[in-house]
Amino acid sequence: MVRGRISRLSVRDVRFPTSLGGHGSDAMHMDPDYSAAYVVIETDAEDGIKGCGITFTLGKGTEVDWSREGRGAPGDSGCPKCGVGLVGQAGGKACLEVTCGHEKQMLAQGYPAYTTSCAWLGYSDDTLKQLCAQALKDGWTRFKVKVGADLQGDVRRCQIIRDMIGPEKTLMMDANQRWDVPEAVEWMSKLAKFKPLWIEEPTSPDDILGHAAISKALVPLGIGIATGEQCHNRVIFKQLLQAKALQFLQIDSCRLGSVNENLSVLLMAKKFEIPVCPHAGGVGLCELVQHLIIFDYISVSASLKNRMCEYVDHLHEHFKYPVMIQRASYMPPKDPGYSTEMKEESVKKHQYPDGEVWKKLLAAQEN
Ligand SMILES: C[C@H](O)[C@@H](O)CC(=O)C(=O)O
Ligand SMILES: [Mg+2]
Repeated sequence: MVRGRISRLSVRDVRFPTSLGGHGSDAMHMDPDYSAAYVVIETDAEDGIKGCGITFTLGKGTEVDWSREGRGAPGDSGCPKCGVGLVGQAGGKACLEVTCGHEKQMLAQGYPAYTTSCAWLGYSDDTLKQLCAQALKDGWTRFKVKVGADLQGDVRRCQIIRDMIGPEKTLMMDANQRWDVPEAVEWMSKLAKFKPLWIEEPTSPDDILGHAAISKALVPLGIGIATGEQCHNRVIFKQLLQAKALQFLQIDSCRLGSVNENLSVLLMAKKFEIPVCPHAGGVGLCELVQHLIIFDYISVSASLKNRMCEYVDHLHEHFKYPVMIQRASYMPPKDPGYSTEMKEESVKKHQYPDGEVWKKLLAAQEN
């Protein structure tokens, strides 16, 4: 049934100066400006149906420095491996409508989340403490800390956070690909005393056998391997699963080629009985991935064991249908579509280089 034709397509380079506050910083990206190529496809259909797509990039906007392709150098916030996944948002039914037991449970309690927002690598110890205290007050029970740049610093920060959250709450660590295989094993053996549930991206995301070797060495220490935020297709995930290279699988809604590719990974994870704990944050990733993980629970895994979805407390105000977090859980979205649409005012302000925000920042840099 044809309802209309494509009448207009726009692609905009939208950037947020997150580097100014050290938000999003890790062992490989010291100063990321969270950014996105934002695409809107409009139609002439009577109901005004349109599609919105986001490609989140990790680094300085949509600039890709191909000369640093590969693992990139630490501190380089260019994005060597941007995911190019477009996701549409059109009118239609909200994700959850009919009611079954698991849906009722989601609607009442939401999907469990963990926070990465307290412990970006560029935060001072004081900021870490202050944000961690607030997160505990807000009811968070699962925390992720960035590691991998400097062992002494990691020990200090992990000690602070473990002391604050106590022995029972869950701690995860994320090295953002910083190490080679022996380094990952050695480094994590030193951090094992802080009882992390997982070490995320201990090495290059393409090194499947490397992940398997790290997993073999660390699982006996009680540390699982989590990876996937940089995996761009189901074949890589298939091999990671076959090689027993991960204990926690992290889909990324924009890295994989949209919904279908994500769904095939959810199904494989179910077959291999590996929990899916999605990567989120960035620009709109929480908004998108909540749909996938709630679907996973209701229709695929039917389990919450060892499962949780990442939450990062930034940039939601720029979305027309922002995520709703209650009691450290994602509450199911009730609006139609994939929650991709950004507020026009935000896009205008943050468009690079001529949006209001960037005009000011670039002028200040020149002076
Ligand atoms: C550069 C990004 O902020 C990265 O650190 C995010 C990430 O690895 C995560 O949230 O996990
Ligand atoms: Mg990560």
